[in-house]
Amino acid sequence: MYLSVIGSGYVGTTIAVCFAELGHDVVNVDIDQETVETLNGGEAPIHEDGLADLVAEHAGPNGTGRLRATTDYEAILETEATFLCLPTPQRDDGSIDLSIMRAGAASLGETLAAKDDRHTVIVKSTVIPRSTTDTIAPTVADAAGKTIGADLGVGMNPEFLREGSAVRDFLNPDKVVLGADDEQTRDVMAAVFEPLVERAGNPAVVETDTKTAEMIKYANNGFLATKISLINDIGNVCKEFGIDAYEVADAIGLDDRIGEQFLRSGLGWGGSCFPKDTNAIIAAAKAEGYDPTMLEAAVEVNEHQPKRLLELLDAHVDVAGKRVAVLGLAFKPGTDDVRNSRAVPVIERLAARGAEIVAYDPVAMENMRALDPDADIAYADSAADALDRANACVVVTDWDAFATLDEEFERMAEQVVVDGRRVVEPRRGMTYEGLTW
Ligand SMILES: NC(=O)c1ccc[n+]([C@@H]2O[C@H](COP(=O)([O-])OP(=O)(O)OC[C@H]3O[C@@H](n4cnc5c(N)ncnc54)[C@H](O)[C@@H]3O)[C@@H](O)[C@H]2O)c1
Ligand SMILES: O=c1ccn([C@@H]2O[C@H](COP(=O)(O)OP(=O)(O)O[C@H]3O[C@H](CO)[C@@H](O)[C@H](O)[C@H]3O)[C@@H](O)[C@H]2O)c(=O)[nH]1
Repeated sequence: MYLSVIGSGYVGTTIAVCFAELGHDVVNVDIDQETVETLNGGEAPIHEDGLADLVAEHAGPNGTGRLRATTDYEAILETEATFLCLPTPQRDDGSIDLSIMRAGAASLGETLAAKDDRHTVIVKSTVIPRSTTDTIAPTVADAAGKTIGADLGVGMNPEFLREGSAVRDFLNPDKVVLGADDEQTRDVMAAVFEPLVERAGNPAVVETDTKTAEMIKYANNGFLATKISLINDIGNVCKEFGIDAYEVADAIGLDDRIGEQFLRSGLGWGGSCFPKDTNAIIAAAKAEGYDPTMLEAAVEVNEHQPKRLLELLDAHVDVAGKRVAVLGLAFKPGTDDVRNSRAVPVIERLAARGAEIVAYDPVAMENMRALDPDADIAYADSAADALDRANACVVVTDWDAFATLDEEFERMAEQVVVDGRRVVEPRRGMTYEGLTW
């Protein structure tokens, strides 16, 4: 099939190149000229394991030609179906901001006005229930002068990939959710995903309506975020009793009903999804008149964890005027994404205490500098350089490289380490505090 993907960020780029890998022809449309040029040069615009190789294979001068990028929406006219992979950020009150989706949907509709054949639009972005039927579909249809159902199909297909393992996750899904409110749209969506389902060994395909598909995404993220907050709550209790929360988590994870994944307690969840999606579904539920107590508690516990980390640090060092090494800036290992990273509240709290902050991350320093160019952070060339002469170290991201640090700690003025991710190996001469162990 010939597909178009609007938005070439973490999701759009990943799905576009993976669809090319699965044999579809794909055109990626993005308003960012630099992103488009990077892709057409055969390079990945973001850091994601395995992505660069796939982009080089399918885009650029030496690629198969199955993937190209453009800033021109007209390219959509030749395609059968379009995925909308645009950001759905949160407003100040936590609710979803659909303005970028509306803008993209309007541009798509204006373009589709010139198309005679039926076109299928698939919402990939995470959107609050009823956004597809009440906002996105009518925006496309009005701009195109078309009728939904007859000459325009609009479906919803939530994405469950994780950053850091995006390509692997997309190509090996636990489930594929196809949300559509008419059979023709569902058939097109099924045809798009047929090669993926076949290659991935027939994962469950959940066929449902668009608003249920939208809710499945929030339920999935809300459940996982709450699971982490629950193990953090339990972990904080463990710490009070001098019990290792990881030993407890390993044991309870053996119960199939609990499961071993997402039981790593520590600094909590960050990233571009859990915080905004949890806030968005809470705001939407409240707007409908329901207070989602568990989800609100999950957010509260999550906000508390950086505070606890600093309290543990305070017990060992008064950091005012002292050099503090921050190891890790990315919201999780394997990505250069710093959106809503737990590094942000940790650094804010260190700065409020008057600490001299020296940070190191293997890939995310440039993004952190761009996120807050005025922040008083010195960036080190290596973890060892960050530790050099430091009076304390806080560990924010569980990069594997931090697990092998050893003699590097001897360069510290005082070997005080507060580990938010259980990654550092404690050594003789080190004062080591784990957040929940
Ligand atoms: N990042 C993830 O891991 C992940 C996983 C699942 C779902 N999601 C959801 O997917 C959606 C996209 O997230 P993302 O992380 O890929 O976003 P992103 O910010 O990485 O990428 C968005 C892209 O859209 C482009 N863009 C903005 N306006 C445009 C327009 N009018 N026309 C064309 N392009 C435009 C931007 O230039 C950017 O390249 C969000 O709803 C998010 O919640 C994200
Ligand atoms: O046991 C754990 C697992 C994760 N985290 C933290 O949780 C956050 C999110 O991690 P992860 O879920 O691995 O990455 P994301 O890329 O944010 O992926 C989540 O958000 C995506 C966007 O919606 C979804 O598609 C994915 O299914 C969902 O896992 C990170 O800060 C992790 O450090 C923990 O603290 N403990």
